[in-house]
Amino acid sequence: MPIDRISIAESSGVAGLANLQLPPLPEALRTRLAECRTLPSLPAAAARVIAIARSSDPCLADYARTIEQDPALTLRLLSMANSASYSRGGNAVSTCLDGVSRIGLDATLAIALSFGLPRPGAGTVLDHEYLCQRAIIAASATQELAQHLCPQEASQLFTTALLQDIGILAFEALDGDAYASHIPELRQHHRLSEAEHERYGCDHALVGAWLAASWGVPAPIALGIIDSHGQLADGDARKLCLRLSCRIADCWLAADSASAFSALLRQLASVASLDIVMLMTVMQELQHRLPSLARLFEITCPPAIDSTHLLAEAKELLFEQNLRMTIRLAEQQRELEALHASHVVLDEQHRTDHLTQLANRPWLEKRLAQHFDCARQTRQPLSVMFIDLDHFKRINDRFGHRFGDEVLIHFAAALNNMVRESDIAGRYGGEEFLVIMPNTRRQHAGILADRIREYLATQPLAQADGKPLHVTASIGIADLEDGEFDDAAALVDAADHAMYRVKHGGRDGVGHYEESDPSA
Ligand SMILES: Nc1nc2c(ncn2[C@@H]2O[C@H](COP(=O)(O)OP(=O)(O)OP(=O)(O)O)[C@@H](O)[C@H]2O)c(=O)[nH]1
Repeated sequence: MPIDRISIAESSGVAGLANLQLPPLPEALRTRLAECRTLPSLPAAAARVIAIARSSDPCLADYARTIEQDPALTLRLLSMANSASYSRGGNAVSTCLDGVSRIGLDATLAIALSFGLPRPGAGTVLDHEYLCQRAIIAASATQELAQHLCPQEASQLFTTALLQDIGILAFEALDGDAYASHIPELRQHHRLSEAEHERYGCDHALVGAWLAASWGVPAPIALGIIDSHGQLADGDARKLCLRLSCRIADCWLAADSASAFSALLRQLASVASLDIVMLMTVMQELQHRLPSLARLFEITCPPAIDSTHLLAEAKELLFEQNLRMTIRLAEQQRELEALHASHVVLDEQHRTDHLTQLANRPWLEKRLAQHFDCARQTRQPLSVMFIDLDHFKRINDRFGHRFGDEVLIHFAAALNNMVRESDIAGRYGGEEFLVIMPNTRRQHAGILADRIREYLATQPLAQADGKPLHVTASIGIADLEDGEFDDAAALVDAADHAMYRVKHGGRDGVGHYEESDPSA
């Protein structure tokens, strides 16, 4: 809806008020409301209290002096200050100044504005007692809810909820019987807006905001009145408190309040920021406060609700909620485990050579870098072994690439069986393998190299043309103590270099890196 600027000062005659942004009223309705002489109004003292509230530096004494001039306002202020909610067992107050300082500025403003509430009496078309009860229940409910969800807003929300239906009084003043006969029964509040929109082009929430603005109420209160209708949803705690408080009031005053509350509780199960225990606390507090509020506003106290029924319903809902939560938790746990399992598989694939299932080159390099740094820092030994199968090209050429693959797979499995648990054997590339041997000096690395050669000499890696196929290997070893190695790659280069010396020396042997080697 587009936002229009309504000059409150202009419509209310209260000087010095800032412009307030409200959605526009339909033109025809606006003209009629401006001309209506019977709209709800406030006593002069109440209007002055609002003016003080809007001043830049309101003080308690100003409030007290203004209220003192109006006996009805004074009486209501002192009753509120001496009510159980505010006195908390303290002495009774008897002056306006003490009353204002006890209940605070927000509650004093609420008292002043309460004079604009519907008053039961002759000549009214609508059930004002019902409207007033609804306003008081909603105001207390929103204040209690706010104590849990947005405590700093509690007082202002009380006033907002108190005034949320003054638009209905404006429509009544404007159209009397015609309004009453057009709208559904007042107790079906959720259907009122629709009927009002149909007849006037807007509902009582907007008209109420307009009227409150014309009294000069602070902007958040006027804007809050517009918010009072709408969906219950998480997010804006202010709106949630206001909207829920109207529904609580409707349930409270319903013919079968227990069933109405049960339906509301079920509806609320999907609003995450409300838990049922908190709601039950709010309801209990409300039950406790309503009699004194009814006395204060001089209306018949709303009936007490059937809390036994409500508690039973709440317990059942709690049980259902817990059950749903347990099921959801179990589902999430399963999803997490599946995710973990697929992560493990991916991780495994990420580090494994797909042909031989040994560590692949990137993983070998990563682990060697870690071992290299660690060995340097802790001054522990570290050796690497470079293994290159001899004349592998001949095997491929003679028996085919797939046969060559089988040979590589066989050798990899054998190598993996021969290394220690703490060693890492991997495929460096093609027919080249690397073994990282933490905590191992060159002599012990040499023992493994001899074992590998012995295995290759005695165990054929395949059967070719019905005959065992033996393969030999050239092996180079480098020990961290063999030289000044800048990094892990330099250590691998050294082992590679030692291996090449074996190749050049006729293959099928083991060589150790020598820093003094002129070809190094
Ligand atoms: N079957 C198979 N062969 C591979 C694989 N990777 C590399 N090779 C082969 O390994 C052979 C390596 O050949 P060369 O680098 O000439 O070495 P070589 O024949 O082993 O000779 P020397 O190393 O000098 O003893 C090539 O024929 C490559 O095709 C593989 O994954 N599977």
